[in-house]
Amino acid sequence: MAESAPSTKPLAPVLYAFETADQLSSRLADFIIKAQDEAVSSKKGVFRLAISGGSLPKTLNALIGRPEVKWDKWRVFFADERLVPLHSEDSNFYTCNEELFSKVPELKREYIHTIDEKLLREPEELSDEYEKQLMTAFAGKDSVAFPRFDLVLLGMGPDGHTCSLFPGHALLNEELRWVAWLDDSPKPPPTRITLTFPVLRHAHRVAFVASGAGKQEVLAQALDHPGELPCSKIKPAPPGQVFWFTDLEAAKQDKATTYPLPAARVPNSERALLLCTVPRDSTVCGRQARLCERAAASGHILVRPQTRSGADDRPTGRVDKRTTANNRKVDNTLTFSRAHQAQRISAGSKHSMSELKLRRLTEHNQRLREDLERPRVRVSEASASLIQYCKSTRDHLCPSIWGPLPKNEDPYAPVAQGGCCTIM
Ligand SMILES: O=C1O[C@H](COP(=O)(O)O)[C@@H](O)[C@H](O)[C@H]1O
Repeated sequence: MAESAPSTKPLAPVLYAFETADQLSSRLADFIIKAQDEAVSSKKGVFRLAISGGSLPKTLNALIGRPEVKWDKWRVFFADERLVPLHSEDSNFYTCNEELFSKVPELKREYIHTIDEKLLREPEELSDEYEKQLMTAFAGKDSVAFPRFDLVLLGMGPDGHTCSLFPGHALLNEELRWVAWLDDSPKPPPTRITLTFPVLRHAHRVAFVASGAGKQEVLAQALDHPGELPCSKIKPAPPGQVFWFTDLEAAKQDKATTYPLPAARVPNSERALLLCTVPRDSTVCGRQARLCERAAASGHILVRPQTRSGADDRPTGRVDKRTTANNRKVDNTLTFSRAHQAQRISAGSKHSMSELKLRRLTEHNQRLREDLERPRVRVSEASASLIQYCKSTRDHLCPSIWGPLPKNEDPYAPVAQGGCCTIM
């Protein structure tokens, strides 16, 4: 029987809820270290991650002093950044620096990819330049379409925004750019850049951190109605997966079905709740079941019914293929921004962004040409030729039509016994 193709259906998100901020932080550190080890031991040899601002950086403090962290292998990007000077308290770099980078001198500044402050007044150029930094870091055959981060660490705003992707914003439909910009962010400061959905969906792992009662309602909405809020639109293709690191306040679920386990079996260090979303009325099966078993072995488990199933996988919003959300034409010829043209003229970097973009388009173009050149026949001709083939080709598996098979042509005839060769 033919082997079935691996499923492309996104895996259900996994949610961990911890009793204390310290537990959350320390388990998150374990999770990051695991992602780091996997990435470093692969042939890339480095760990490429994207970090958010807001409340997230503080939760990374359990990494400080952990001997397993290979800081020299880290390549850090920002999932989003506000267009303010890097020393401004509003800058995501500033927050990450205060909470983490400045406390780990082993993480060299050159591996922390920040925005170009000289371009703060030119958001389009600045986002192009940041995209170029990504392209240089991810240059390689497997990332021509989109970069694949080993880990993306995200926060979730009370309105369900993540990165700088806000509910109802046109950037939610961006399907071509790696990095996009906006100057109408509902949350100040207004001008920002952000990774786009296709990049987030491409990641190996996406981990959200959301804590506090203020996130309770929005977290419930994100889990109950996947695809509605920007944060729950991120559904990486398998084996990529979304993980939620929360505290009990945020994860408190009134409607959740709880399967209590004997409290005695729950070691204090393991007081995590694993909450899986499963379609209402369905039984937990397959991978989810294994996850549940594992969770059950170490603590409590909550299985939370999903109120709507299926509908959330449909794409939301249409994308005009010829225009990006930042309104740049991309129909086969690229309109290079001024910064790009300058780069092309200086022709300094081998992987200049325009060259990489051109390479992406050329490869895509080539694939389209090959498709076009494939010989085509009308459906009616193809059907006639198929009928003719069936009429003229004996099918031994249909003896009622083609008669019995001569023994020597029967593939199912028993093999002659008595050795592997015939002595004549
Ligand atoms: O503006 C932003 O907000 C989100 C969420 O922040 P939080 O403080 O509610 O966790 C953050 O993830 C993003 O990086 C930031 O620019």
